[in-house]
Amino acid sequence: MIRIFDTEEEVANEIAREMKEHLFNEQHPVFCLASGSTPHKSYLKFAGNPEIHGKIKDFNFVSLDEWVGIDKSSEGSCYQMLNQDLFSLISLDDSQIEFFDGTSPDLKQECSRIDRYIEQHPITFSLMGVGMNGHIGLNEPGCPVLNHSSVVELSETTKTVAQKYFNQPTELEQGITLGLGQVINSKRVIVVITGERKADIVKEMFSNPDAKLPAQELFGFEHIDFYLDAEAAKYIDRHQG
Ligand SMILES: O=C1O[C@H](COP(=O)(O)O)[C@@H](O)[C@H](O)[C@H]1O
Repeated sequence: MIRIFDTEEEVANEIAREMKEHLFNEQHPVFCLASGSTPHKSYLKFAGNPEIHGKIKDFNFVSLDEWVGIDKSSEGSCYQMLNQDLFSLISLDDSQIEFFDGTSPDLKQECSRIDRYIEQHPITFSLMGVGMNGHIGLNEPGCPVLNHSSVVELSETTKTVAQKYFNQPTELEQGITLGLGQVINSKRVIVVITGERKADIVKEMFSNPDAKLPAQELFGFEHIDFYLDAEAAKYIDRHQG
């Protein structure tokens, strides 16, 4: 289902509400949450709700993606973005966080480690952003739907757009990411897209079924919803989906 909200604020309110509801209602909640600019407000709203704090001991987190070669302490690492927007605000203990190490000398082993964690702790709530080229996590256009993590070559678009996360020009070549199949297998998935800068890719996603965009692989599932604000949805028919 596609839900179009008037403002980004409304999208964030709804996501924060659903995250809270999930934390309270799910027996073993395992969250897989995207980093990046889009979910920033949702995390602040979730973390700012005093009601959740007694339940944070039940919150488990598994990583969606990370830049290969970038240390978790670096400003633009996926870990650091989430740490600033969420982990530190809810005082999540390290033992509750299973995150890709993009600096590992053995990235294959790193993929297996996260895959094993997910086999033992299935993801119950995924929140995905969509890249300017329609990527999900770091699964780039044309990628296969994998049920395991992998190391991928980044597209030129991703390398360029990602510079916004770093405070100095940063060479990025590869990413380590969950497979689309692992995201699809989550119990509940919300894909969030906001802002006018995403309007063109949103149009492509919903009007060109042959575009081979990773985000399109998430179409047609009962448990996967797309939440858009009016700016991102400006070229699509409000009544579709
Ligand atoms: O590179 C990435 O981009 C997407 C979208 O980022 P945003 O800054 O436009 O929200 C993000 O969801 C993904 O996790 C990340 O790897």
